[in-house]
Amino acid sequence: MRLFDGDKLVLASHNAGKLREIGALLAPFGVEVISAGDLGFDEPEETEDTFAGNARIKAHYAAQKSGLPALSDDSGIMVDALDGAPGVYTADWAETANGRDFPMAMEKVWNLLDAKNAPSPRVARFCCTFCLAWPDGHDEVFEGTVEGHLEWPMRGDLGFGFDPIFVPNGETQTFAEMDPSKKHAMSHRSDAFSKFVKGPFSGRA
Ligand SMILES: O=c1nc[nH]c2c1ncn2[C@H]1C[C@H](O)[C@@H](COP(=O)(O)OP(=O)(O)OP(=O)(O)O)O1
Ligand SMILES: [Mg+2]
Repeated sequence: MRLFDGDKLVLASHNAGKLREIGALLAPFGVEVISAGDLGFDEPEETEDTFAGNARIKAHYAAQKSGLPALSDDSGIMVDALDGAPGVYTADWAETANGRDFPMAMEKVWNLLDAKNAPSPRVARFCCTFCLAWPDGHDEVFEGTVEGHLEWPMRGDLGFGFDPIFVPNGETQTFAEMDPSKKHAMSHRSDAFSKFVKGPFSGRA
């Protein structure tokens, strides 16, 4: 059974780090991948307050515009001592008048934890929700997480976003210090991807 007409999939993301990681996860499946940016699509507004809600907005927008199945990723970091913030608003916390500034956002998180005298380890998890939407309007959602804690100062220049302060359970390196293949073996994105593979891609590995 062919799951996708022409085996073409639109990646409904404008984040270069995500596109790199999802591209690597999809590489073994022989699917032709085109990004929403390559197709000249703008970014729909992410107006929902859940990862799944925003993932649906992004995937349906790209599926409708392209006439192809589209896969989106909505993700973020949830910090226990901040009641789950920044969570679905992780990218918003990095916005400035001159674009995104993640070092500033990480410092803001760390300063809030200090202000609360939050004990160590400062437990946090990355969450990732994929939505696969088809042009006929139906969709499937897959969720992944990785548990860990935050460390200061920032370490490493690989990865993207909040990677320089996140250390997954059982590891000593931050995600930004790890070889990308090591991050792929344990990340929230690979957790969501493994569920995605068991769904629409099952039998194709
Ligand atoms: O593996 C990760 N390592 C570090 N940081 C991460 C990761 N995964 C998500 N994050 C942070 C940064 C990202 O900017 C935000 C998600 O915001 P989110 O709206 O889902 O993505 P986005 O606006 O960057 O790209 P787009 O919406 O076009 O897919 O959470
Ligand atoms: Mg976004």
